[in-house]
Amino acid sequence: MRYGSTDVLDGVDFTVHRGEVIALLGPNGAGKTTTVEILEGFRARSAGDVTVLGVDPLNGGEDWRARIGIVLQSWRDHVRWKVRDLLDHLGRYYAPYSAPDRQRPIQVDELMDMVGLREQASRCLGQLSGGQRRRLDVAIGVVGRPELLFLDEPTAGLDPHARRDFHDLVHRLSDLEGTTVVLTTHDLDEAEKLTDRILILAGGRIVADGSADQLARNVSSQAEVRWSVGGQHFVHATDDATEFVRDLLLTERDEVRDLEVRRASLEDTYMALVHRYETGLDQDQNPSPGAATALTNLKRAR
Ligand SMILES: Nc1ncnc2c1ncn2[C@@H]1O[C@H](COP(=O)(O)OP(=O)(O)OP(=O)(O)O)[C@@H](O)[C@H]1O
Repeated sequence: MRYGSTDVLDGVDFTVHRGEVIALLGPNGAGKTTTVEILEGFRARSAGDVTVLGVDPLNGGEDWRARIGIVLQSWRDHVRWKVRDLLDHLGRYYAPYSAPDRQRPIQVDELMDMVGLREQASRCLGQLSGGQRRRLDVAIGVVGRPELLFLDEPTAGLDPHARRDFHDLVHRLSDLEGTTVVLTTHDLDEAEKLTDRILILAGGRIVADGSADQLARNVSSQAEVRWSVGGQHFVHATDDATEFVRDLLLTERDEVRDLEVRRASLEDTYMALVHRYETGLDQDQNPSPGAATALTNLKRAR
C-alpha cells in the first residue's frame, strides 16, 4: 500500500478464520489503521488481493456491509439525539438483512443491556460521559449482529469495570454468535486476554503472528523460576521449568516457599519483537541471541 511515493504496507499477508478474535498490534505509524481501513472497504489499496467474507471490500455491496460491524476510534452524532432512538433507527437499517440463523438487528433493550446503557436510554448523546459514549460506539458497531466486527482501540477511555464488561461482550459475541473480531489496541493486557491470535505490524510488515504464548516462546524459550528458602530469594532462567522445579523440590524438600514460574509477558515479547525489527534482526528466521538478550534486559529492568 502506497501513500504518494511512500510504501506503508508491504507484503502483509494473513487469514482470519470464522469466530477467531485477533489483535493487530504495532507501534504508532506501523500501518494498523491503514490495514483495517482496507479490510473495511474505506480505503482503496494500491496493490494486492483482499477478500473479506468472500468479497473484495472495494466491491462490497449493501448486503456485504450489513454483515460487518465497525467501531471507529471516535464518532460524532447529533448531540440532541437520544440513545434509544439512535440505536432503534440504526437497527432498522439491518432488518432487511435478517436471516433465520442471524436475526438482525439486535433488539434495542437487549443491546442496551449488553453494553450497559439501559439507564442512559432516554439521555441525549450530548449528555453522555466519554466512557458512556464509547459504550454507545460499541452498541452501534454490533446492532446489526455482525459476522465480522472491527474494533479500533475499543476500550480507550473505559473504566476498569466497563472494560471488563466489554471483554465479556467480545467473548460472548465470539463464543455464542460465532462473530469474527479484528481489533487494534495498544493495551497488551487486553490483547492477551481477549484474543486467540496476535499479529504484530512494524514498518508496514507483519513481524509476528501467533498466540501470545507462541510469540513468547519464539522470542525466548526460557522461563524464569523464582523461589525462596529460609527467607532467601532465588531466581533461575531455564529451558525446562518442569524438570527444574521437580529437581528443586526433591533437593530442597519442604523448605521451598513462594515458588513462581514466569514466562515472558506479552509486553516483554512485543518489545523484543519490535526491537528485533528496528535493529534488522527480524530477517533471521531463528530467534537470535540479541533478541533474547533484549528480552532478558527488559525483565531485569523491571
Ligand atoms: N492519508 C495519508 N496520507 C499519507 N500518509 C498516511 C496517510 N495515512 C497514514 N499515513 C502514513 O502511513 C503510515 C501508517 O499509518 P497508520 O495510520 O496506518 O498507522 P497506525 O499503525 O494505525 O498508527 P497509530 O498507532 O499511530 O494509530 C504512517 O507513516 C502514516 O504517517
